[in-house]
This record gives sequence, structure tokens and C-alpha cells, in this order.
Amino acid sequence: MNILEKIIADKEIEVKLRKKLIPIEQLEESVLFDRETISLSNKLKNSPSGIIAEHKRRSPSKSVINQDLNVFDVAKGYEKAGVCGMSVLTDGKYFGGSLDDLLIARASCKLPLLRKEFIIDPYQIVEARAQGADVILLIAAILSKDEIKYYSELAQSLNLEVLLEVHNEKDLKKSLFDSITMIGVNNRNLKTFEVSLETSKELSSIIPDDFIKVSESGISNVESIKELQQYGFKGFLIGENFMKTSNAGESAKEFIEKLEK
Ligand SMILES: O=P(O)(O)OC[C@@H](O)[C@@H](O)c1c[nH]c2ccccc12
Repeated sequence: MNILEKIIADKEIEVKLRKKLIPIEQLEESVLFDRETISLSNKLKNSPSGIIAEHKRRSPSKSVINQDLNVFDVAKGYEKAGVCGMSVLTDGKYFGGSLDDLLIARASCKLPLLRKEFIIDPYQIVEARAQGADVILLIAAILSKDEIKYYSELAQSLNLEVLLEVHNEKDLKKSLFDSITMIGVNNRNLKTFEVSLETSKELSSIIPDDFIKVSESGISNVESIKELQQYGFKGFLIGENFMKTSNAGESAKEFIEKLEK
């Protein structure tokens, strides 16, 4: 089994358990369920920098990135830095995150929040809504075309935006639905962890213009962003580069200042 297959096998067990513990009807009673969501795609359209900053404690590729920062400070710091949105990893076993992280981020800032999760069941989409997310990630590599259509339409009906993640042309081909606003090209191969910004550049020309292009992973300098902007990218998802420092918000602030100069 490769790492992605392992993550999915564990996720199936986890979701089954969660569904038993908290029935979907109960999620729909959350006070956050009817809150007005905030559009990430609108922010990206109108921003010169387009940074989506991530909260990520560890990852299978890097093990520990940072266990000392608290979500409250990170969210406040990112907001102060002027990012367009915040991504919160909610997977526990492989990334050290939780749904509580999402809830705390929600309570700490007014940024659009992306629930960064391996979504394999509609239950997790309702859960994202109930815990204060504005955007969900759908990963094309782990979903069928029918699932992508169904899940993105469900998200849309809950006023959640969808960032659809692709790794190659095959992923992209099965993912072009009206219910999706943003396409994210992951520069990291989730099976081998290899990172190459070339992936974004190569796929940029075949992403139709009606989708906002986001480049994800392995971005550590403003030069890369300036280059990717030439290929039509409007959003840039950055985790480790900020999280590995002792003050993620301050790092994001310096980065954005340099980028917008
Ligand atoms: O820390 P980085 O290299 O800046 O990457 C952030 C983000 O793109 C990455 O965490 C990510 C992109 N897609 C994912 C899917 C699942 C888990 C994590 C991810």
C-alpha cells in the first residue's frame, strides 16, 4: 500500500465511527450550520498576492513541522498578515490536526477557512459546514467522476466552495463541473512526496478559464509565485514555509510584503 492508500483505509474506519458517534442530523443542529459563509474565490480574484496559508503540525513527508504554535495565534497572525484564506488540516493520524482546530480557527478570525481533509464520504462535507468551514478540498485522485459531481453539488447546496485538487491531466478531465470554483494543482505527488512546480506550469494551459487556478505545495519564495502568476495562477497554498518558523503569522506577513512590493 502506498501512503495515500493507507490514509484512505484509515479514513474509512474513522468516518464510519464518527457517523455512529454523531449522526448527521445532530451536525445539522450546530449553531454554525446556518452562518453566512465567506467566499475564498472572490478574495483570490481581487488580491495581488493570493496567499492561502495553512495550519499544519506535521505531515507524512516531513514528520514534525511545528507542534508548539497554537491555532488561535496562527489564525490571528495569518489574518493580520493579509492572507486571502486559511487552510486547516483536520486529519489527526498523519497530519496532527483535528476538527477542533477548525473550530478554534473559526472563533479566531474572519478569514475564509478551507477544511483540508481526505474527503471520501458526504458526511465529512456536512461536518465541515457544522464546524465553521467555508471551503472544502476534494482530491480527484481518490474520487470517481460521479463522486466529484455529487460531492461538489452537495457542497454548493450547503454554500461551501470547492477547491478541487488535481495531480495530472487524467484527474482534471473528470473534474470539470459547474459546482466547482477553484482547481488546485498539487505540486507534491501524494504517492512519492516528490515536489515540482513544473506540475502547475504543465497543467495550467488545460485548466479552463472559468476556474480559479491555485498552485499547492512546495512554495517557499516569492519568485516562484511571480513565475506561477505568469501561468495564470491566482491562489497559492503555503504550509510548511510559514509553519516551520516560530511565528507563522509574522512569516506570512513578511512574505506578502515582499510579494506586493
Ligand atoms: O506545506 P506545503 O508544501 O506548503 O503544502 C501545503 C499544502 O499544499 C499541502 O499540505 C497539501 C496539499 N494538498 C493536500 C492534501 C492533503 C494533505 C495536505 C495537502
